[in-house]
Amino acid sequence: MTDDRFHVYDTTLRDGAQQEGLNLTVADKLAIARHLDGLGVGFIEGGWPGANPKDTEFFRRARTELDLKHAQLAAFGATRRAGVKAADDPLVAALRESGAPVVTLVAKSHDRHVELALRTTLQENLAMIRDTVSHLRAEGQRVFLDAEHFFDGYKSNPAYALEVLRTAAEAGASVIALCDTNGGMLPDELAEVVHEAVGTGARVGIHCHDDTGCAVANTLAAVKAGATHVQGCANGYGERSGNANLFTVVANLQLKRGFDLVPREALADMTRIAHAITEVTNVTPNSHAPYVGVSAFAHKAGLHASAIKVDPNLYQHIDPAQVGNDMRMLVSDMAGRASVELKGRELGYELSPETSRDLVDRVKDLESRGYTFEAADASFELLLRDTVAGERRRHFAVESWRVIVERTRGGELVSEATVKLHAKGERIVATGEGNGPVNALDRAVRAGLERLYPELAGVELIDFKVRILEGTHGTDAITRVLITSSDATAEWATVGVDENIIEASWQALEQAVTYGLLRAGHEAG
Ligand SMILES: CC(=O)SCCNC(=O)CCNC(=O)[C@H](O)C(C)(C)COP(=O)(O)OP(=O)(O)OC[C@H]1O[C@@H](n2cnc3c(N)ncnc32)[C@H](O)[C@@H]1OP(=O)(O)O
Ligand SMILES: CC(=O)C(=O)O
Repeated sequence: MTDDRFHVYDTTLRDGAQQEGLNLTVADKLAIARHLDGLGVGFIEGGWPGANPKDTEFFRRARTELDLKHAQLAAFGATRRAGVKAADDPLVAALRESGAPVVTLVAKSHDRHVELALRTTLQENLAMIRDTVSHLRAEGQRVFLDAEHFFDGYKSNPAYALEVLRTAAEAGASVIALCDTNGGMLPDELAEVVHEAVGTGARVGIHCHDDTGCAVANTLAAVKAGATHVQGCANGYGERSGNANLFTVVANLQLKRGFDLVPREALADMTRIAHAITEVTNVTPNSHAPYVGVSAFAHKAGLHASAIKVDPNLYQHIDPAQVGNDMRMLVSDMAGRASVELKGRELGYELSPETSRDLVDRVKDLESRGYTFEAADASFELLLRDTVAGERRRHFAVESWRVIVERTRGGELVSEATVKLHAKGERIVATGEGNGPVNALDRAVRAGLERLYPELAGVELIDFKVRILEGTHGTDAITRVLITSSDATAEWATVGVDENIIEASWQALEQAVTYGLLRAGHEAG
């Protein structure tokens, strides 16, 4: 159990699930809850039982299927409807019956919302809060209150917004989370309001949306102003522009402000957890996410690399290992000698200054012709090996290749490729059929080489990207092809560039196979 003096409260399964395009099954929710518990958050808001069958089911299954080590489950729901008793409101009953030790009630704190959206009086809204909190407290549940639109409400009628807060606290709510529901606040003005709220003596929490791009900054400002409960979502999921990214909030508070929120080993697993959650949500991870993005510690500029060579801290705000991430060097036309030296070291090669200079020149020349090495790690490694060896080394030589694309009478498009290769002293002629020219070429190469290199059976082409690049100096447009391949344990990317899309694809394919053979332990001749 985490320290009750400061709460890390996750709302991915409720507010995060309000993100456009996110649709979680009960099994997904259970899986995400386990990941969040692994991170060591204090509370996991599981959804709104009674509002939809899935959320009700989540709480039912959680009782037997979740064995949470750190977190407590919170059930989210609204205060009773106007004019009914809390005990008689079916949605309040669902909260009671959820079995969750904590209930988080959303309540109106903006006078206009009470009058226009709830269509009731300010006094009745206070009664709805008082009754629902005290009813659930009497039933043995701990109650937090999400004061919806608190900041906008405070601007409209500060006395009423603060009255909501006091009413909830007096009725037994142990935390009043001030919500920037429309996400329009900026840190300085938000901090002033939080300060006023803290002055009432109630325990204050913060719940921010990212509509101004300030959700994390606002959360930190609120903590500085006295909030002791932070809400947010994994990977910043949430309605519209999302909620405060809980991973960023936790890392900032723990690593920059000295809070002891989650176990150090769990923080060092945060990058993995963030990505594991994207696997469940099926949302492409944001590679530029602070702390946990794949690019969060990736360095492209040559000048950065030259300083990093002396001391990585010169261009990094923390050691990436603290959040389970890694430093990476990107090699591109912005690289200098230090970039390729460090990249070489990352790949297991110690490069001499001359080789580094030579490699930088080759990279810059090739990138000026449309190649991109930061997106094609395997092509860079092959280039590096060739530069070190002083010659182009491959496992097979290409005599020729040919592809025919045929539209059959039935309207089906079939591609057929023939490759003529030389490998291990043999001349090989092989054919392959596929649903497209690259697929056919891939099959033909494998058909030709698999007898000599059986490991190729385990190499797969998993992604193929084409980009047409503008021609320069009056030349025609050129095509860049990026191929991603994989074997049982890794993925790698290769690049080809030519005016002809099939030639560009062939270059990327040939390198993909070569790299796969190197990974399988075959040295190139
Ligand atoms: C800021 C936030 O993100 S809060 C979380 C919002 N999340 C959701 O809305 C997702 C889940 N919601 C739902 O499934 C549905 O909206 C339900 C089940 C809660 C309610 O559905 P319905 O009964 O069909 O009502 P509907 O959604 O049209 O309107 C909401 C009702 O709740 C009332 N209401 C809104 N906020 C509150 C509140 N804090 N306390 C009490 N009642 C409230 C509204 O006045 C409205 O009442 P009405 O039926 O008398 O008009
Ligand atoms: C409660 C909530 O999610 C909000 O006010 O944003």
